[in-house]
Amino acid sequence: MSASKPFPPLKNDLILRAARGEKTERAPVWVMRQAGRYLPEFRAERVEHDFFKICRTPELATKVTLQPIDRYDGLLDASIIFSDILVVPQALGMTVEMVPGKGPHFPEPLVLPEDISKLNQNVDVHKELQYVFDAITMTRHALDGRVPLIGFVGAPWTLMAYMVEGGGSKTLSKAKEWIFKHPKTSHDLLQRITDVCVNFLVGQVHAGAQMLQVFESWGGELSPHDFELFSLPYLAQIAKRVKAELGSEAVPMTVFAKGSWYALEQLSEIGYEAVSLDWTHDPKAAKAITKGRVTLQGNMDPNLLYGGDEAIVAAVERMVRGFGSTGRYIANLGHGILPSVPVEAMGLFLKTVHRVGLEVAAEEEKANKN
Ligand SMILES: Cc1c2[nH]c(c1CCC(=O)O)Cc1[nH]c(c(CCC(=O)O)c1C)Cc1[nH]c(c(CCC(=O)O)c1C)Cc1[nH]c(c(CCC(=O)O)c1C)C2
Repeated sequence: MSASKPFPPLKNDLILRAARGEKTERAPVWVMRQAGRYLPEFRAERVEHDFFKICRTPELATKVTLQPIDRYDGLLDASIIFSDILVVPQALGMTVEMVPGKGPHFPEPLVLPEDISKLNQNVDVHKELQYVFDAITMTRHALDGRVPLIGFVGAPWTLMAYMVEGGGSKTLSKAKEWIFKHPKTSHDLLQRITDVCVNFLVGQVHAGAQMLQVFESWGGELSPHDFELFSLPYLAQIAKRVKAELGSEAVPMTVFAKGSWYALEQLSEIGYEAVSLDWTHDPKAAKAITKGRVTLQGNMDPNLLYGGDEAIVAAVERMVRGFGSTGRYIANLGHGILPSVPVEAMGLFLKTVHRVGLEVAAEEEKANKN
């Protein structure tokens, strides 16, 4: 697979325009984890294939990435490549298994500071992660320009947390012991992860990704002080270096630091075009803090998709009216869609974003004329 064959022309660039701060006819919408376990067609693939086999087989990753685009035909304004944030620890030499019903498991997590010497040095992303690049190139062709394709990475602190905890954790006590007891080694580790993330993101754009998102899913576990030390500098470095390396090929970048509401102003000043918000933010307050510097993305509580039709419609109304529909806004959930959400609830969410988005756009245009 090569990226040299020209990609089909893009028919819907709403999300790219929203991210660049251009006016849009309505707010674009996509959903974090839109390909995945809530879709019966995804569960059918998982009966046949191991999770990382899907990630590593471009044909399967392409098929699964397209599942929500086909099911919700015309309702999604972006696709996100099917992969996982934990492919970066794998590239660093760690074994990661996906245990059905439990989530990721590292049989040999980093325990002692000296364990970081076991990690691969100078990771060649084209050797370790070429399968992601191939999946991106294949998916971009298969999308046939219907919507842009988003590439992503996990942020360094979140990846470090998994590598030290050995999987998900309620307290992150092991990862926190590292940053508090071994700050220097922790910074060394965060820097090594950052270097891989930068090369990986640049490679994803060369392979065909049209937008990038950095997931700091465990950001909110850190105090504002520790976020400033152990997360923010690496998030800033990623944006700066990826843009510098891509030059004129640079694409819009989004940062999502879940739970780090206290850092919103800082997150809007470190070089990302968009900041993704969880549901603990009030839309108007978030707009006031960021003053139009960035595009805001989000932020309905994913659990509202269990709340029934009326609750979903009311929440979308509040969200889109709060953020506005035609400038610097991308509709999404405040975190990934949950595995047991009914497919109809997702459909209603998307349709309602479109309907309310168009209504609000018409109202905004009328108000601007007056
Ligand atoms: C962007 C993405 C991710 N995972 C997957 C995707 C691609 C699919 C898509 O979004 O459409 C597939 C993706 N990744 C996974 C699944 C389910 C695996 C299965 O089928 O068994 C899917 C569809 C597995 C996975 N992978 C991970 C978890 C969470 C475990 C925990 O709570 O600690 C889990 C359960 C780690 C992970 N993975 C990801 C994050 C960041 C986003 C977030 O905060 O939700 C994180 C933290 C990112």
